[in-house]
Amino acid sequence: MTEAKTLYEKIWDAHVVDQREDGTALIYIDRHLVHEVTSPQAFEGLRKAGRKVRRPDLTLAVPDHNLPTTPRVDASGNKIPIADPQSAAQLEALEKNAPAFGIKYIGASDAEQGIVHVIGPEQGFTLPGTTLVCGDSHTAAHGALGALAFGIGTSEVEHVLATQTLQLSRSKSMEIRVEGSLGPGVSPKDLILHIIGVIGTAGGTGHVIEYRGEVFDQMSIEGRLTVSNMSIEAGARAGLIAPDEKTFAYLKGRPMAPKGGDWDAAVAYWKTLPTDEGAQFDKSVTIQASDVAPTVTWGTSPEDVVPVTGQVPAPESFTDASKQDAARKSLDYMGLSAGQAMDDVAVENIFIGSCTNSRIEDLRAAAEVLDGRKKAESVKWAIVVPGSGLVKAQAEAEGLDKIFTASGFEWREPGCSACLGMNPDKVPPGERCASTSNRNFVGRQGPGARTHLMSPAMAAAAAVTGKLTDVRDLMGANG
Ligand SMILES: CC(C)[C@H](C(=O)O)[C@@H](O)C(=O)O
Ligand code: SF4
Repeated sequence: MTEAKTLYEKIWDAHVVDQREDGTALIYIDRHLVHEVTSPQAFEGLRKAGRKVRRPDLTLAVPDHNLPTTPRVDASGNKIPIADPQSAAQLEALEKNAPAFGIKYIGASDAEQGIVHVIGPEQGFTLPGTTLVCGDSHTAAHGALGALAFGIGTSEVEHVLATQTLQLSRSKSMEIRVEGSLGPGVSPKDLILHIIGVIGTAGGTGHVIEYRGEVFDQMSIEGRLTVSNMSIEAGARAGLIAPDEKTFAYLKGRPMAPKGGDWDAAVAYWKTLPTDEGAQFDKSVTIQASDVAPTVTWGTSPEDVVPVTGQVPAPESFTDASKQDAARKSLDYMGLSAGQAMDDVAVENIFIGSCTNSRIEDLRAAAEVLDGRKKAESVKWAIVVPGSGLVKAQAEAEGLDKIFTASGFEWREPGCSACLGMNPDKVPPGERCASTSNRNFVGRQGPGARTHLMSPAMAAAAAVTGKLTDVRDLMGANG
């Protein structure tokens, strides 16, 4: 009898090139995604050492973080330069490095351009059972397809470019089992915010999380991507969801997915990956889906969550002193007071986008709420930023862009946008933003900006009323 293994153990074991005495292992990397922010020094390092990229065919580069989300070409088709010199330099470096090292490059104004974590799955570059890395913490997203995917630093980017391997220590495994089904108006984003609220931002430290249970079987691949994306916000090294028929159907026919006989062989292998019955996890947490409400953040850490029907917590309500102190600082930064009803909090900015929530289903969910409605007068800035050019085209084919613009939103070009203040899309100091992104850190959306994380439907509801709102109320009004 063979030993029962978890999905994580199966992928790990299949990629060990060399097991070292000190417990670390040299791991083969199947896929490497590259963006403009964390790659320039890595390519410089290769140049200085006179090295080539070991497997350019397993590497895919795309710019996303620094690009403005306003049009990138003028009426005559000429590229519009980026005003910020550092951003312009990083983009230029990637534009030069990709062809110089023979790497496939999706350019800033190409139809397929988008956020690196949106285009990986979309192109079929991300596959079950593979090891996938990127110089970016939200690489965890790709685990939704059953890939062991994690973020790496720039020196590791250089190492992978040069050798297609990484020296790693094995992580512990953690099971997050969700029982039951999510209620109406409760989305995968609410679920992951709730999970992080339960386990905390250190809950997954040192672990690879596998999300298990009926909720995930029922969940679309796009929903799974939202959940796995935020594994890093729970402190985990990576997130995983076992590949199933939905995964195969999602990947079939995608440009970089295997074809013909290779496809059949791949599916046969992918079917062997799910965690075996009896396999042991180092840690296990069970969550009841019926406990999950539409959820928002009140503070400056993704674990600072509360149902939208709830109140801003009192710092004294936390047992540990450091958490009490953090809560006081958060409330001060956020301009909130203990006991305030969350659905009384007014927002002036709405951001629908980021690698967490910018796929077609996210845009459909937001558009459903906005259809026939207008944003509140008090909402000054509302933008929708599709995760990729293909998502944008699909949304336009469905007429979603018209719904967004009719309700007072701006319809933008794909990129990271207001998820982080690295490009012109920023929330003004002291103002609030209902945001579908993944981090509510101090200054994340611009200096002094106050972020409330939530789902796309909830961000749309906030746009309509001008304050944090339980989307279920608007759904009820819809009949
Ligand atoms: C800029 C990049 C390195 C960073 C990350 O690693 O996550 C960014 O994507 C983020 O979300 O903060
Ligand atoms: S959308 Fe946000 S979280 Fe995702 S890669 Fe870009 S900056 Fe990072």
